[in-house]
Amino acid sequence: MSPSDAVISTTFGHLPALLLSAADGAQASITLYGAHLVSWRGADGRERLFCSAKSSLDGSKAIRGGVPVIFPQFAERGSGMRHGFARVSTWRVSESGVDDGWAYAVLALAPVDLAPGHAQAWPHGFELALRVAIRANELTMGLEVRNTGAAPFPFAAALHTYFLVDDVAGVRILGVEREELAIHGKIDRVYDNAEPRLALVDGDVVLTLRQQGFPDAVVWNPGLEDAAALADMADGEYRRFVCIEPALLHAPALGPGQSWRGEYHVS
Ligand SMILES: O=P(O)(O)OC[C@H]1O[C@@H](O)[C@H](O)[C@@H](O)[C@@H]1O
Repeated sequence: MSPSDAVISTTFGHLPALLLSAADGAQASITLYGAHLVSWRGADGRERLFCSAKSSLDGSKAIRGGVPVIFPQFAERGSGMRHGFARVSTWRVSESGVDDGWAYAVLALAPVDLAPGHAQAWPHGFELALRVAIRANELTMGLEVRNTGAAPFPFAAALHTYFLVDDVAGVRILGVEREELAIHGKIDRVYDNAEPRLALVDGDVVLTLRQQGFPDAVVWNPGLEDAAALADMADGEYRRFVCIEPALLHAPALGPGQSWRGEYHVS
């Protein structure tokens, strides 16, 4: 494969997207809407991410699945929009290519890219860069937040990863609690100062999750009842994923000229 085939422009649903292909067969799709990684297949051909069959894929609503980028607010912890505007804004591609066998792309977001209402509601000078890279059966995501304005701003960030599983009732998460965590029904837990290395065990598939710069972690699944209230989730789909999210929930304000960086590595 020539390096120019490693990253091509395509569509996912109705959304402009990038298709990353590493020479070893690993593939990933990222929509510009949200800089949203919606699909990741390792070189073994196995899809690792859940994406709801009922998700809007037209830019009218955040995508239900994949890896929503959460910024500048987590959930309803603040007066701004739930989970922030990054997942509902259209990012720019700033770089892409191949590096040491990794197919990668960097997407960027700044106030100029925001819908006027979002820019007015959060009037800060900032630049976000999300780097997604795949090779073999590994994924690396790096999120950088830079303050380009004249005043400090507070923020939260997370990579709200929906892992595709066989049945959520059968998975085990290692590292978040003293005992291994099994999921029985709805779960929505925040772990402040989480272990930087977790494992997701789904039958004989084990994923190792490593986070750096993100001190916290969140585990979420809506369970049967809450899933029924989600218009963008089909019947029974809640069984097919668990969200394990590296997060930064209590950051000190970022001063002018300062930047923060978090990394997530899944293998
Ligand atoms: O429906 P949304 O906005 O994508 O949020 C999904 C879930 O995201 C999780 O990160 C939160 O901890 C949950 O409280 C929330 O329900």
